[in-house]
Amino acid sequence: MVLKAELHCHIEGAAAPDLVLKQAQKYGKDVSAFIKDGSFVWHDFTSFLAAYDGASDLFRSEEDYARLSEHYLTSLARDGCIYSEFFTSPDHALKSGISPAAYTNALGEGMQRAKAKTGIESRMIVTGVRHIGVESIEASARFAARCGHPLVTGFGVAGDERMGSFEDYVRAFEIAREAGLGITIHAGELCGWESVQGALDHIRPSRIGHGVRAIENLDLVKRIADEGIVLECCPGSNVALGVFGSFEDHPFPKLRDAGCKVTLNSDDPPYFWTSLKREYDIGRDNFRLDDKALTAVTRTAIEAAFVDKKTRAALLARLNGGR
Ligand SMILES: Nc1ncnc2[nH]cnc12
Ligand SMILES: [Zn+2]
Repeated sequence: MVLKAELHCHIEGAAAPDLVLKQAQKYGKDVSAFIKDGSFVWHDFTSFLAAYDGASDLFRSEEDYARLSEHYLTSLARDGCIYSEFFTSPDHALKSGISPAAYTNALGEGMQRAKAKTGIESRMIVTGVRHIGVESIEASARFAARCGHPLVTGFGVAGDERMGSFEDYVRAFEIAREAGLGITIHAGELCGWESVQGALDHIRPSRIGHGVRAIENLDLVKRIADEGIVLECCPGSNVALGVFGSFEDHPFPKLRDAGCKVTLNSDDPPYFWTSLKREYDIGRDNFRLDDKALTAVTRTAIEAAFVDKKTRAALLARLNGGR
């Protein structure tokens, strides 16, 4: 089995419908607006976010969150994943009535349980959410910078890219950078190549969440390759959301051929009827990557991971040893 690593998954978006249904029963809530016949239902990015927020509201206690990260990471490990970074959201925690610190500690507890069972290594990237606003993004950055949790190693911004502008987020990212956190930001998913350029110019991340619409400007593609920016590509998400009409239209192979550092990720797996395993299958079946090329994708992810030197060396040794 090809060993895998993931850099881009939103932990609330990793909750499978059957787990969300159990949570709904636990809290006596009706989820028929966004789960039908055991599957999430939505029809565009806005309704996807509404379903995502509705499901997120059903994770309320520390044990709910510990179970969520434990389940997700255990399922990843079963599919040959040795490293996972997932996005956390203090705003979603607050909305569910739990403090960001208790939420982060609980997710960390689930990460430790999963590691004890399977050996999977993992880290958290705290995110702010664009459609909630710049103040909350700065509050998330301040939380990330001072929380002191050893498994929080990055900061990012997600949410509706059509709202807000990169200039507004500079201060939040400076807070995170000064605290020594890795930096990634969503861009070039719903919005075009200009958004990727704006992210690079204003935020100076080492990685871009998605970034795939950079393909609309070949000078920008060259810049991404020259500067070694890593793209957290999520083809299943992009095709489900209609960013590209089909995998044949997806720019992953072109970006890779142009020398960009590309990785494969699941984003919000059950919402897009995907998994990290399926993303690697798409790599094999649609992008014609053989085992060696898929292993190189994993190596790119580990090289770009927000981990200390020792952990990176151990992960690379594991990858090179094929175990
Ligand atoms: N695909 C996505 N894009 C932006 N923000 C998100 N939050 C959860 N999933 C997201
Ligand atoms: Zn995302």
